[in-house]
Amino acid sequence: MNSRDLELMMSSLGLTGNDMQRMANEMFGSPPPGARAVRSPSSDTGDAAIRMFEAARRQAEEDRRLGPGPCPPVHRRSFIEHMIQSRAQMDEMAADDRGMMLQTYVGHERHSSSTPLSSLIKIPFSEMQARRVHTGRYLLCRLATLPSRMIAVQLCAEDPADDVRLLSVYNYPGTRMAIGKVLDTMFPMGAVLAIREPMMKLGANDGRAMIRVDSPSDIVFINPSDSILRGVAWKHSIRVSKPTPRTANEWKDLGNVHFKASQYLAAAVAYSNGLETDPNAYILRLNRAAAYLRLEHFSAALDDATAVLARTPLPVDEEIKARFRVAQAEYGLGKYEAAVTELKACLSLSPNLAELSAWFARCRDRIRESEGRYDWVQMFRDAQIPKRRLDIAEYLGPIKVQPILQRGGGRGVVATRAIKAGELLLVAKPFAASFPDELAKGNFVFAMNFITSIRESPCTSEALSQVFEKIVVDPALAPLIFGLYAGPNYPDPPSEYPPSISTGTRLHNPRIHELDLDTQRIENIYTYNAFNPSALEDDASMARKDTDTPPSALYLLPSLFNHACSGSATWFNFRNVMVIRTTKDLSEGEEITLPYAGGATYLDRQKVLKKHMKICDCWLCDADRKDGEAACRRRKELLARFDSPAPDRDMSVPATRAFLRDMEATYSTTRGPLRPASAKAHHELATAFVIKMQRDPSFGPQGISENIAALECLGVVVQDSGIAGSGESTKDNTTALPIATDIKTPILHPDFCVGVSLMISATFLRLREVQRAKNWIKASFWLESISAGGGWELFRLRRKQTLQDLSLLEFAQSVAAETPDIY
Ligand SMILES: C[S@@+](CC[C@H](N)C(=O)[O-])C[C@H]1O[C@@H](n2cnc3c(N)ncnc32)[C@H](O)[C@@H]1O
Repeated sequence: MNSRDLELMMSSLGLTGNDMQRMANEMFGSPPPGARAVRSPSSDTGDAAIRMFEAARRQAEEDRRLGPGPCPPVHRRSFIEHMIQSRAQMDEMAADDRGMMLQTYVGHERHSSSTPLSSLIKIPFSEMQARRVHTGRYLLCRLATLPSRMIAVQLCAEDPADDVRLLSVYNYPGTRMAIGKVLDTMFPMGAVLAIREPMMKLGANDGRAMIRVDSPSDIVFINPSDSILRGVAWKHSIRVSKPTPRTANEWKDLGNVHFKASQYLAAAVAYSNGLETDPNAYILRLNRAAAYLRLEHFSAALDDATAVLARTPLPVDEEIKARFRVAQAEYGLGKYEAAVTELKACLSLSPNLAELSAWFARCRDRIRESEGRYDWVQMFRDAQIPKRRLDIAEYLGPIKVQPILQRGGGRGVVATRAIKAGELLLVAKPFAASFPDELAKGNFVFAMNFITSIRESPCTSEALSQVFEKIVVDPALAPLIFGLYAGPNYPDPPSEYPPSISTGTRLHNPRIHELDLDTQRIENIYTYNAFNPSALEDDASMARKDTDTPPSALYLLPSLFNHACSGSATWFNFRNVMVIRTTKDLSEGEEITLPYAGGATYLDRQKVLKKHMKICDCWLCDADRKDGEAACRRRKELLARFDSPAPDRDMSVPATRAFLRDMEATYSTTRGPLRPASAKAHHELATAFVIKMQRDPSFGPQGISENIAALECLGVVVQDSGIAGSGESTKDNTTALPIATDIKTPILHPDFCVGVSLMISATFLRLREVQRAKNWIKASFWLESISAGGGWELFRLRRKQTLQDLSLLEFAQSVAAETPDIY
């Protein structure tokens, strides 16, 4: 049979070209949303990455073996010239809009100080040793040139004895990929800093001594009036090439320049500096609230706007601005009723304020959503728009966090009442997230993760830097992050989650660190909890998924779910928004699990899961292990057949029957009916029969039987496997579903089952068994409801291509109109 024949035959069911391939991938090959998206991206575990890990580990070993030692001297003038040149190069690259591919490390040994500056003793460069953390000491230094950066900010630090060294500052909020102007505000030339318990390293390539700062809270900016400077004299006077603002007004102007350029953190720093000059300059606080709103640091924005409102008298224009900012901050914090109250206050002050009605409407939508009522279709559409983050309210369903002792971190999520398969459990927004289309053009920072030995997606390091920024700006959020599991090298977090977080008005200056930031712990937390958001897709885009640069995000409550390969819940994303639904019926108190990894056998899944557990003890992995490693490898080889497009495969009945036989042979006789890979093989055979049906309709029933067998291999309980007759003889007469809807064990790959049901329906329709065709359409609706939810409109949007290919669109629409309660 040539491929043209094959295409002709497939058209008997309205299938074209590579539809079979796409449908097979959609329905059988690809794992469900939750499985396809793994908790931690595995962008590169290849040879090059492994060599880099080995080299870095060797270097660390060598440093440990050598121990502390003397530092080579630095020639002041040539070093300063070098730093000036670095900055010029950086500005040149920015002007040319040249991108950079950079590499950084995550999860290796980091140092951060937890000793207050007042308890530390000063140390000059001359006493510092290479490869050493100077515990109990602090370095007082002044910035002698303009800053530059690669990943870290590069500063030329001089101490009062006139010695200079490179200061390499990692993770400093607002500096990631920052332009020169921003760096100048964050680290102005001439600023005096104290570095708590500094670590001196030697550069791996040039052997140059440098102070490496990993934790932003190790840096303390020193005010000129600070007593720490008493008796300190600098040998050189610095000729500052860009004068620093002096008055609150000048700082405000600089802040406004950054604000207009969308450099909101630099703007907030400028306003903060101005407020230090004049704490009564409330306009700066009002402006800073606006900057924090843009950065989505809502409690900081709320504090600032509330503090402005507390001033009396306040000109009415400023009062409106402040109230509106309070309303927006309350909205951002999910306090929609409070936002409405503030909006009403704005309305009474300014009845004509145009923006207000849109904000009232937004609040109404969010209040509806927080009761679990979402416009899924709109969310699906919005999620297709590049760079669009969805603005929705979070929803907490019938779940709670509870101690689960056998799992790392000691907690898990359980049902607070009996729950039916498909019910909505949680809708969550990320604490931090990065998507490939949001990355600065041409700039990619890959993170080599020492915990997992994986080169992670650039989105990982981007989202991680957002976590640092958020905690620095609003330390009250820190317990939400430090309450997450940090891996086996850290003590278990408290059993309650979320912890209560303190509120209260604070002065949020992003350069004053109220909290000692344990960088290493945060990196561990990110590694053990982050997700790769996995978009709910339509059937056309499923086939052309780009997995090179997966997005990365940290969600809070979703991080509390433990893993099972066939989880009792599934998760997927509308871009930034994560939705979690059950895949089976749950009883009160039952633990709810999510799949952290997809893969055809335990061997594949284990690769992703190894950072989380030695072996996965779920029933699917247990069953795979009993089949044996050799059988699993063989299964994988057989599944690889689906990698070639359908017309290139032998789709004859004998060939697909042999394929099924071979696949079945990879399952031990004791395995039981759940055999996901056999589902694929049954479907291949079903497709072969459907192709033959073009010439001889008597092959149709065999196609249907094989597709039913495919569903059964995935845990669908088929109650009516009849091929002919009225199709009314199902147990459940109200919906006439041919499948059981009481689900004791999760259905594997429900997304895939939807497509199979549609194909069964199309085959029945071709056999003129209209009632049965209807019933199987309903089955596909129900299966979709436990996979994605969202009703007919979302079904139609997602499955449009398949429905068209199978000539089912109008038929399905009429069935949906008849049975609106199917979801
Ligand atoms: C994202 S956390 C899940 C919540 C965690 N149990 C807690 O208390 O915060 C992931 C960690 O939970 C543990 N875990 C989750 N599922 C597990 C499983 N099936 N078997 C063993 N450990 C599991 C592992 O230590 C894993 O790294």
